[in-house]
Amino acid sequence: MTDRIRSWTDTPSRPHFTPPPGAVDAHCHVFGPMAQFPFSPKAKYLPQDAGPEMLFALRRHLGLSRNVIVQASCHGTDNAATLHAIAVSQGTCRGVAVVDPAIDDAELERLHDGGIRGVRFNFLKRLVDDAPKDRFLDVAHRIQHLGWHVVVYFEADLLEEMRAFLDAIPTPIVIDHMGRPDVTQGPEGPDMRAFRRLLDSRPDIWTKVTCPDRLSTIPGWNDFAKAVAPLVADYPDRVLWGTDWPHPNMEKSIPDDGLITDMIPRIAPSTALQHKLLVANPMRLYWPEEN
Ligand SMILES: O=C(O)/C=C(\CC(=O)C(=O)O)C(=O)O
Repeated sequence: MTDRIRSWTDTPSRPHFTPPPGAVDAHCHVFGPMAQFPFSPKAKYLPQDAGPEMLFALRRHLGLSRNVIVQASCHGTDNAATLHAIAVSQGTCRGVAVVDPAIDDAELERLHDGGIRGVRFNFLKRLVDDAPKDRFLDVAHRIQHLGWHVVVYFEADLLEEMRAFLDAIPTPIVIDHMGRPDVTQGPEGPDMRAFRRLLDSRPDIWTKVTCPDRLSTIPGWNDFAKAVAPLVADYPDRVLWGTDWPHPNMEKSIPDDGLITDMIPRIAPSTALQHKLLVANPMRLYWPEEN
């Protein structure tokens, strides 16, 4: 039996930062439980169970109120584990699904009824086998009437190649982890400049200012804070934050969710920016009926 990886800590530190009431973890996942929700045969990693009760315990520990659960690649296009976590969350979770482009409209409606508000197109070759852009664009057109958006995950070296695809998406777009810029280049580096050109190309492109643990290699993640804070300052109404718990594939350098949470005031230093990042922006996108 392949060893199942564990990429999270059971003992995260208590953050010094206190999130505002209603704060949303807008990028996290659930893994299984595998006995009830088997992983995809195409999964590139096989994690231990990290189910909704663990996610909600972390949320309480960090002082957060809601979650947006993003379908993890290890579950492929079977969104059952994500839907289950939403179903047992008493309305405090919404989700982003990964779908087979052949999905029919009735199934899309079922996902919407189950709390899904977007689809994710993952272009990381280490996570998925293929990413058919033409079929993804068909899905993007078919979810418009649901009021959904598209979440896109790619690495910085793919950004220019992605531009035509992104320009063709008819819905709002959320870019995962800023397209993974090289934060050592700083806020004015080529990666951040290219990413800003993308954000400037359309008013409905958002980004998650997430994953200091993935993007920085220095203790304390100061390069991440330095590179990202100006982005939050310049695009305050189009940024989202999340823990990325249970941190897929980070088993060799498991991050402390308390320190990840304490990155918030370092990239959003005012209470006004923190409220936009943690409450107003995610609520507008995932719970529009409450605005
Ligand atoms: O592995 C990464 O670079 C980032 C991931 C993993 C992921 O997206 C997935 O497994 O679906 C994340 O955002 O959690």
